[in-house]
Amino acid sequence: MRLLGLGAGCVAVGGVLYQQHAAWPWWALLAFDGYVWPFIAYLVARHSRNPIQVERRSLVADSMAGGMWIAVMQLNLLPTVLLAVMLSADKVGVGGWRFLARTATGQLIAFCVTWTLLGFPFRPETSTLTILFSIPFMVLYPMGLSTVAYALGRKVVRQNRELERLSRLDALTGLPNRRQLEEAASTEFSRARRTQRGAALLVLDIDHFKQINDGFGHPIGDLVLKQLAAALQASVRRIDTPGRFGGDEFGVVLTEATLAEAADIAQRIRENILRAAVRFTVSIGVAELDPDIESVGEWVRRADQALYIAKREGRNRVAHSRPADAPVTSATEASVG
Ligand SMILES: Nc1nc2c(ncn2[C@@H]2O[C@H](COP(=O)(O)OP(=O)(O)OP(=O)(O)O)[C@@H](O)[C@H]2O)c(=O)[nH]1
Repeated sequence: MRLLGLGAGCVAVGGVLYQQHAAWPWWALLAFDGYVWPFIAYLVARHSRNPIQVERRSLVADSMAGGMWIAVMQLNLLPTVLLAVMLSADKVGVGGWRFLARTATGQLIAFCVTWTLLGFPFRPETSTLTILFSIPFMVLYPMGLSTVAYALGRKVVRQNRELERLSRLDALTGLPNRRQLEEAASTEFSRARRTQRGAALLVLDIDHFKQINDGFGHPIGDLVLKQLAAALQASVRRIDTPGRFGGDEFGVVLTEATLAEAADIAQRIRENILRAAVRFTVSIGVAELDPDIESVGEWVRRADQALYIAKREGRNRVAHSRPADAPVTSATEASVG
């Protein structure tokens, strides 16, 4: 962007220098500013430990050079306004109005010093030739700035989407986290109520997980959590949502599932866990979405109560919740493994 801005800007300044029959040192300085300085600034920033700070300093230098050229052009109206506006627009884009205040101050100082040294020359008339020489700057730089702004905007949108996706995943297992699991349960609750088709919720907890952690160490505990996540993914259907509530507690939202289907899936989970490299077992609470359940919270509570029954009755089993007249009844499966 610097090469485009300064390069095109120097064409505009060159138009004025040409009409002033400027001496060669001015031309050399202009060529340096427009076509050599952008590469130096780029290389210095690239090899610096703090490229952002270096780049900000370079932007101040750009503005100061702009102030100097405005004085050299004897305030020729069109290129003066163009330089002042373009060198302000990109600063606001980079660092806001505060940064503009800093660069504009540098620009003003450079202008005042140069203008004083040159004896306050003032020839604001802009010839047709100067207008022609200013056209590349008027067209190319704003187009370049808008292209960069658009690309940055797209990047921010992409990064926000990625952050949003990551904020819904559990970092260790890659499964949906509590937030997404609860949202899935909520969506399924509404869908099942609307369509009158069934749904079920599984809540799983690893048995004596604390002992696994204490006995084999946290990394093995983490491995067990990942193996459980893999077993869940291998056991459920594509329409179901497995996730991690937190700690060693997981859940699965089962779409359009009867109690029998939910029990089958729970059984499959336990069988898949047996294939894991590290031996462990889980207790599972199953809650079908009965007509008397009035909220998602109540649905989750029912599954939790069933899980509690499974734990109480010896762990390594599945327990089902029952409708309101018999709140929770154990309906345990025979132990596997
Ligand atoms: N390795 C590992 N451990 C965790 C993580 N999150 C929670 N824990 C541990 O998980 C254990 C949870 O234990 P509890 O659920 O209280 O009890 P438990 O030993 O599983 O016993 P029961 O559930 O009654 O069978 C605690 O020791 C936590 O420190 C994790 O991300 N990684």
